[in-house]
Amino acid sequence: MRSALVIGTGLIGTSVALALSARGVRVHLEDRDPEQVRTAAALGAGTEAPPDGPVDLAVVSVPPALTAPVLADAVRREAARGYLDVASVKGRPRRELADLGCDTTRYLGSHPMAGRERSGPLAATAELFEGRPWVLTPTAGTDTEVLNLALELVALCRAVPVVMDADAHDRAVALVSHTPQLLSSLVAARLAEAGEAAVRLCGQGIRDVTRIAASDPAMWVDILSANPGPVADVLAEVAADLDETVRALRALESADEHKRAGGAAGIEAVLRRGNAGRARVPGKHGAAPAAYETVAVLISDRPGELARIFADAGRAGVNVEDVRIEHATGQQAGLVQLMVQPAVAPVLTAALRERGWSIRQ
Ligand SMILES: NC(=O)c1ccc[n+]([C@@H]2O[C@H](COP(=O)([O-])OP(=O)(O)OC[C@H]3O[C@@H](n4cnc5c(N)ncnc54)[C@H](O)[C@@H]3O)[C@@H](O)[C@H]2O)c1
Ligand SMILES: O=C(O)C(=O)C[C@]1(C(=O)O)C=C[C@@H](O)C=C1
Repeated sequence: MRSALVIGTGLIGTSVALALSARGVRVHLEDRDPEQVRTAAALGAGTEAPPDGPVDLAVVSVPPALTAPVLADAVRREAARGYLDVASVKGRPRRELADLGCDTTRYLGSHPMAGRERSGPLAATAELFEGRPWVLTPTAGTDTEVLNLALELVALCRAVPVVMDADAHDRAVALVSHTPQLLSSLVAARLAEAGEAAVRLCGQGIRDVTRIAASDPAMWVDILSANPGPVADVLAEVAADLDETVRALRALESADEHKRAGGAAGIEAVLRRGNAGRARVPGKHGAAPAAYETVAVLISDRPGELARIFADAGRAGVNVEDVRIEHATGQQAGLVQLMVQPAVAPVLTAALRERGWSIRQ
């Protein structure tokens, strides 16, 4: 792929543009908001200049409800050899495109399973898609050249292609993305009116569960409006589990020992099913869940501390597979959890200790 046109230079569009530009593709940027294009261009995502003629691939990265009309417009003005969208739902945009009378042979619906709770080009990174699944939903009518261009795009973004039927995709993301978004919002909503005494105790658990509750409501109303049935089905099952959990907790309050034992068994069953579900969440690169060992290091809140710790890990020849940071409330310090292969954890611990780092067990 030599050239691309990214239409919609927000979080996802600019991240795609940054990844393509970094790998030598000439990227043209377009957005209905000129400020977004200017920002994306200033970040090095591509050029504000329109292309001279059709580019190889147009990537439409606008909110789901606008995806079909924006795609149809791009096809009408013959902006590219192939057209791809990245909307979080796949059934409705395809049907809307067909309703608009658009030739869908040169269109491929796609969805990178990577994102953030922040919108706009300033939240974008070239690495956003690395090792993440990127769903492609070709049909029997999809032009092979367009499928190949899409596979090349996924490879350039260093993501992992996953081919799926559009409606099967929408049922899957109802479970793994759309319901989690609502549940995160529901838990965070309990905090909106909570007393300060409780809120100040927020630790890592609630931070993990509520990160995506900071997402843009307008975008999510749009996503959920295009996938209401499958999400309602999953949420109804969660609601039944919640009812049972409340009953089990009430039983734990009972004076009757037998009822208390039943309540404890009910709660344990929920927690064990949670363990089993969590164990199925794939690790990096879509591979089987990785059992990393964590080396926890105390750092002070000073510029350059993280860079120094990564440099020391690199010097010890250790590959850091994943990283998490826990901030200590009211202190200028934090705990960095470096996830590494179990075999190298002792090597890293010894090397960091030698360089003066404080390791927490
Ligand atoms: N945010 C995520 O985590 C995530 C992950 C995967 C896929 N997606 C999908 O990616 C798409 C973009 O999401 P985002 O998070 O980048 O949103 P965003 O709000 O950061 O960016 C959307 C951009 O589209 C522009 N836009 C709106 N209407 C337009 C139009 N008619 N023509 C041209 N530009 C227009 C906006 O000005 C904005 O810059 C959505 O379809 C979303 O479902 C989002
Ligand atoms: O990690 C996040 O912040 C996301 O919201 C990413 C996430 C997801 O649910 O995994 C959200 C919606 C997108 O359609 C794809 C990815």
